[in-house]
Amino acid sequence: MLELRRVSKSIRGRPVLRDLTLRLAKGDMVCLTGPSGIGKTTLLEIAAGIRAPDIGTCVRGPGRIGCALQDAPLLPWRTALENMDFMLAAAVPSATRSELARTWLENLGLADAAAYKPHAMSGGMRRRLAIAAALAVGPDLLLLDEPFSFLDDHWQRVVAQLVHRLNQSRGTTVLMVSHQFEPLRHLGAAMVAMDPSPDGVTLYT
Ligand SMILES: Nc1ncnc2c1ncn2[C@@H]1O[C@H](COP(=O)(O)OP(=O)(O)OP(=O)(O)O)[C@@H](O)[C@H]1O
Repeated sequence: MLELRRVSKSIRGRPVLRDLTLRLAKGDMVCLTGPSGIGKTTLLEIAAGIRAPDIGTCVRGPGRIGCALQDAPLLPWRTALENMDFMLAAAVPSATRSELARTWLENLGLADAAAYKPHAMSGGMRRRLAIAAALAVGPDLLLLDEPFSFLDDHWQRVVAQLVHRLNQSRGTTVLMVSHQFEPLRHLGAAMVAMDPSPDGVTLYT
C-alpha cells in the first residue's frame, strides 16, 4: 500500500534521510517515533507526495489519501465548514460533500464551530478540523503528523477510536508520527523507531 524504497533526502544541502526503506501493507498501522529533527515529518511528507525523494522511490497503492500534517493549511478567510468543503473537494462529489463535512465536524466536536474562521479557533480545534477532513475522505492511506498534539485526553481518545474504526472497517493503512504514546494503546499501532546511525537513519520495529 505504501513503499519507500532506498530513499535519501537532503534539505538545504543537509542530509536528512539516507537509504531508508519502509513498507506498509494494506491495513498496517505504523507509528514513527524518534528524536526531534531526525526526519519523521520529512518521511511523512515524502509518503504524502509533498516532497520528492532525491534518490529512491515512493510508491503508493490505489485509492484515496487522507492527510493531516503539521500546520494544516487552513484558508483564513473561510469558515470551518467551508474549509472542510474545500479540503474534501477533490475526493467527495459536491452533492454529498456538505452533509459529510457536517457529520465529521460533529464527530470531532466542532458542530458549534462550523461558522468560525480559523483565527477564532483554538490550536486543538484547528487540529481536529484537519483530522476531520483527513478521516472524512474515507482514506485508503491515512497520514497523520502528531494527531494528538493540542488535544486533551478526551479528544485524544476519540481520534484514536475513529482511526481504529477506519482501519478495522475499511482496511485503511495508517502511517503516523506521534510523541504521545498513551492514545496509541487504543490503536494497536506498530512502533517504528527512527535512530541516527553512521549510514543515516535506522528503523527499529
Ligand atoms: N523547510 C526546511 N528548511 C530547512 N530545514 C528543514 C526544513 N524542513 C525540515 N528541515 C530540517 O530537516 C530535519 C528533519 O526535520 P523533520 O521535521 O523531518 O524532523 P522530525 O523528526 O519530524 O522532528 P520533530 O519531531 O521535531 O517534528 C531537521 O534538521 C530540520 O531542521
